[in-house]
Amino acid sequence: MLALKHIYKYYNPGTVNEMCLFEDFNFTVQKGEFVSVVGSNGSGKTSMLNLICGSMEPDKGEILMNQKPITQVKEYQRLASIGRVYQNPALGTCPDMTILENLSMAEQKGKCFGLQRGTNKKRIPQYREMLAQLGLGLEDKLQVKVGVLSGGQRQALSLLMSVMTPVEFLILDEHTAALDPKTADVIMQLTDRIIKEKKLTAVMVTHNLRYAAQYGNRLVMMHQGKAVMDIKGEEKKRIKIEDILEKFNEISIECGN
Ligand SMILES: Nc1ncnc2c1ncn2[C@@H]1O[C@H](COP(=O)(O)OP(=O)(O)OP(=O)(O)O)[C@@H](O)[C@H]1O
Repeated sequence: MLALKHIYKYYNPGTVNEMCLFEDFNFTVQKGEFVSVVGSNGSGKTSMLNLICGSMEPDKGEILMNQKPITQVKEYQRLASIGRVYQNPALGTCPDMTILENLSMAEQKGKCFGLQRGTNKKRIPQYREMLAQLGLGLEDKLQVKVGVLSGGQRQALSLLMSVMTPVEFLILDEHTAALDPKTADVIMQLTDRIIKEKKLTAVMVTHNLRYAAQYGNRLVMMHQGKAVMDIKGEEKKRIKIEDILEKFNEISIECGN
């Protein structure tokens, strides 16, 4: 379970650009939920993910993980339980290192690095097997530098790396946005498979309404730092792209766009 309780967040406080994004914002994700988050530009989706992961502190309020307060827990400590994949396939992997080195590094997340060898050759057969499951031919490219991979290959690798350690939560920040439609579909199917197989609790920010309708068991729409729509269960199963669009239009009319 992840919870943001009575969150207040101001950007540029005390300046002419001061902006209150969250004012008494509450958001709880129950264990096993796969929440798709949609919303207008600047509605606070990424900021919400940053608060969960600890990349940003709230001005007021509390963040809980499995009922325990983590507001003061540093990002690197929280990431022991959280895997995160970003929009930019270049983030989340190291371009100058090979696939093998990247996988070895991901497996060491949260552990102390010493002067031991960077890669464990004994793990190569398992790495090959994991990569083969992606169906992108990466199992034969273990010695290839990640920087030369395509965006889709790199995003698939990022996804795999984000769940190599036993994480409980997966945070996806528009992770298919930079990919062509076919590759995005492949990554989305892979994401869904990983979430189900590993029984992860997931929050996925997306601008793709088809993915928001098709995947996950809960759908949240954000607008101006608030959740203006929150559906789950049977209602979520029945939701269509047109219904989400209709709500978007309602919001746009309300704020005069
Ligand atoms: N570091 C920052 N400093 C100042 N303002 C910020 C900062 N980060 C975000 N904001 C502002 O907060 C608001 C919410 O931004 P955020 O990136 O969370 O929105 P978003 O819903 O993810 O948007 P998008 O869909 O465009 O990615 C925006 O108005 C943005 O300009």
